[in-house]
Amino acid sequence: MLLTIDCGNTNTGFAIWDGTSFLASWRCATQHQRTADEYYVWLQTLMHLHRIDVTITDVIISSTVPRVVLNLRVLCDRYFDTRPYVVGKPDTLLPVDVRVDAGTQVGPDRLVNTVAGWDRHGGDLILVDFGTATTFDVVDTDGAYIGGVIAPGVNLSLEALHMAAAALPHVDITQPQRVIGTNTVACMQSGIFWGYVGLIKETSARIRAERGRAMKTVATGGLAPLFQQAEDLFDSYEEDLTMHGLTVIHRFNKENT
Ligand SMILES: Nc1ncnc2c1ncn2[C@@H]1O[C@H](COP(=O)(O)OP(=O)(O)OP(=O)(O)O)[C@@H](O)[C@H]1O
Ligand SMILES: CC(C)(CO)[C@@H](O)C(=O)NCCC(=O)O
Ligand SMILES: [K+]
Repeated sequence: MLLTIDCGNTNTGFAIWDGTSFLASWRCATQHQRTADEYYVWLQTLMHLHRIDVTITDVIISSTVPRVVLNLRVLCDRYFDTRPYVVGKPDTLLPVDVRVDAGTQVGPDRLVNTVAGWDRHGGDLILVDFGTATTFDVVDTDGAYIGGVIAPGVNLSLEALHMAAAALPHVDITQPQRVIGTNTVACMQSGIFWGYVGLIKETSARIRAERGRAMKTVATGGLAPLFQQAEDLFDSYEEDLTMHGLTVIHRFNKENT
């Protein structure tokens, strides 16, 4: 049984893949201090609660936070008696090319999304991931990752307003009924919500123009549906895009190494 681990800067997702479907998935806050023993107790408890009685034999990790990988490796070694595949490490192969400036370290989550998008849709894609950052990953006709866009994440932008301006409170993101806010919270929600709708539209349109071709847009990340309900911004929304990519990379490495 495969355990897929997706460490973002804010949250870490764990999922169990039986070769056909995900049996379960869980999330915790990303903390590099968390030990292998803590991960294991937490995972065991959740597996028991969900009556998932399986043996983990394989693990694949994508981590945008290098420091957390150490304890996840210890988890794999001590409790699952396996060496994990770590996306971005030289001994983990990718089924797609990466064509960026020499010396650039592409975020592993973006590479994983690229593989997932290529597997599900073929090439010429724009993948939009609403995480700590809002990223656009551009996928070439042959599935290669050829670059993209990194913008501040939605929650990060809201947090930054609150942190930097004494009179601005902490607010949650929702779709405002009106653009013109008549109180502070409504003004902030409008700025973030319609600002991001604009960011998504403009960035996607400019990527398409620069590429000079039709491209499918696939969105992932918890906040994508909120924007999609306001306007038709994406061709599809795939909550499990990154986890799916991890299963594809795992299979590719099993078959080719
Ligand atoms: N209406 C909402 N208002 C605020 N946050 C929301 C709302 N709906 C979903 N979210 C949040 O969106 C986030 C989506 O999770 P996702 O895995 O896409 O990104 P993340 O975990 O925050 O970032 P990263 O992967 O970089 O760690 C979650 O933190 C979830 O709580
Ligand atoms: C942009 C983030 C933070 C998004 O999770 C991550 O992919 C990352 O740390 N990337 C490294 C830089 C790059 O992708 O070009
Ligand atoms: K993510």
